[in-house]
Amino acid sequence: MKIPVLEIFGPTIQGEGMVIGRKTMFVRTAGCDYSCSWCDSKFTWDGSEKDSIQMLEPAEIFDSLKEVGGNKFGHVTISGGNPGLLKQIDSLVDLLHQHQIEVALETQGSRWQNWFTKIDDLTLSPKPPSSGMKTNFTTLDYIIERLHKEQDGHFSLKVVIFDQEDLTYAEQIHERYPSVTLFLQVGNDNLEANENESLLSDLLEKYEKLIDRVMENKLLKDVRVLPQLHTYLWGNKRGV
Ligand SMILES: C[S@@+](CC[C@H](N)C(=O)[O-])C[C@H]1O[C@@H](n2cnc3c(N)ncnc32)[C@H](O)[C@@H]1O
Ligand SMILES: Nc1nc2[nH]cc(C(=O)O)c2c(=O)[nH]1
Ligand code: SF4
Ligand SMILES: [Mg+2]
Repeated sequence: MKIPVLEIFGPTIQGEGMVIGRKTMFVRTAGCDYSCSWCDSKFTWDGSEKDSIQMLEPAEIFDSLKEVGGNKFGHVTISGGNPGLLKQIDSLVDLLHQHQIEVALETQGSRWQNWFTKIDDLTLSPKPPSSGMKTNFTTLDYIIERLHKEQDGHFSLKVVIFDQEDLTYAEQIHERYPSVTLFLQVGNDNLEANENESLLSDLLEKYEKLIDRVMENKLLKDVRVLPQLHTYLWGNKRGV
C-alpha cells in the first residue's frame, strides 16, 4: 500500500518535544485534515506542491531513507501533514522495526490508527485557539485512553503557544490529562523570515517570555517549556 510522501531528510536533530536533540531521519507525508493559520508545513496540504507528492511503498521509503541517511541513523520520525490519516503506515513501522530502527510520530490527535500502539515516541499536538482549529475532545480522550492501555512505547502532549488564550488552552489540556507529560512550545509567527539573525533574537525573546509566563502560572506546574530548536539553528529552512 503506497504512502504519499513529500520529503525524506536527515539525519538531523529532532528539534521539538519529548525526544528533542535526538538524531533522527524525517519522513513527511502529504495531506492534513486541519489547516492551522500558522502551520509551518502548509505545503503538505495547501496544494502548492501536489505535483511533488511521491506515492511510495514502505520498502521504497526505506530505500530512500538509506540513500539519504546512509547507515548513520537508528531513529525515524514520521511527520506531515497528518500521518495519522494513513492506515498504510502500519507496514512502514513494522519494516523499520525489523531493521532495529525506532519510530517517532508527530500528529495532532484528530484520528486514531491501530499502528499508534507500536510507535516508540508518539507526540500528540492538539491545537490551541490561535490556530483557528477546534479540538474534538471525544477523539482525543479516546486516543489517550487507548495509548495508556496498549502502547508499548512512550507518548506525550505538545501544545504550541502564541498568546494568553493558548496558555489557557494548555491549562485545560494539563488538567484533563494530568498523567501525560506536557510540552509547551514557542510558536513561530515569522514563517516568511529568511534572515536568521533577527528571527533568532525574536524567537529567543519569545522563549523567554513564555518561560516567564509559565513560571508564574499556578496551574501549569508539571510542564516542560521548549523552543522549536531547529528554527533557532536554521531558521525557516526546509529539510533540516
Ligand atoms: C507541521 S506539524 C505536522 C504534524 C501534525 N500535523 C501536528 O500538527 O502535530 C509538526 C509540529 O509542528 C508544530 N508547528 C507547526 N507550525 C508551527 C509554528 N508556526 N510554530 C511552532 N510550531 C509549529 C505543530 O504544532 C506540530 O507540533
Ligand atoms: N529538525 C526538525 N525537527 C522537527 N520536529 C518536528 C518537525 C516537524 O516538522 O514535524 C521537525 C522538523 O521539520 N525538523
Ligand atoms: S495539524 Fe499540523 S500539519 Fe496540519 S495544519 Fe496544523 S500544524 Fe500543519
Ligand atoms: Mg516542522
